[in-house]
Amino acid sequence: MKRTDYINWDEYFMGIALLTAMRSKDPSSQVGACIVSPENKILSLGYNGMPIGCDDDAMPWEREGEPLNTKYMYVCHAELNAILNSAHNNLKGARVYVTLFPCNECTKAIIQSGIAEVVYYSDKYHDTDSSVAARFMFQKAGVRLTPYQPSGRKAELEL
Ligand SMILES: O=c1ccn([C@H]2C[C@H](O)[C@@H](COP(=O)(O)O)O2)c(=O)[nH]1
Ligand SMILES: [Zn+2]
Repeated sequence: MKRTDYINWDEYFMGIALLTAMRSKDPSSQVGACIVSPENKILSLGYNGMPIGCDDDAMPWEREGEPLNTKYMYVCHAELNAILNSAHNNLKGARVYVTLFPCNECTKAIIQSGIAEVVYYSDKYHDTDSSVAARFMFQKAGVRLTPYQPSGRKAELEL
């Protein structure tokens, strides 16, 4: 008889997004994104990091200070990286699993790429202007927003 306690698709793809986030060098928020086709095939992955060629050790990771000395000017967001990494895939009708609700800039890229659903984990910036604008755009564009329901199942990795 087959085993029945296997993880479902949402656990699987959010788990991969969480694992992908672990590649991030950002000291405060590590973000992962996993784009999946309607047939449940993984199309692309991304995490927040500095642009290619920009040495992580030479870039600022601060949140505060003179704007040019903060990470915000430079870091490429997880969702944008995932979309750019998927250059050869058609994202129309895809879902994106994100560990953090997308900012307004990633929202534009998600909408333009044809992604139809966002499954998100943390929504810690829910009340910021960026999140308000993001929800406004998603709603106008008809992109479905689905909060991830944690199953409570723990995954243990020995790496
Ligand atoms: O849509 C988003 C929003 C943010 N990120 C990244 C960008 C930064 O590296 C962190 C946020 O840092 P805080 O210190 O929490 O402000 O998250 C992203 O990848 N996607
Ligand atoms: Zn973003």
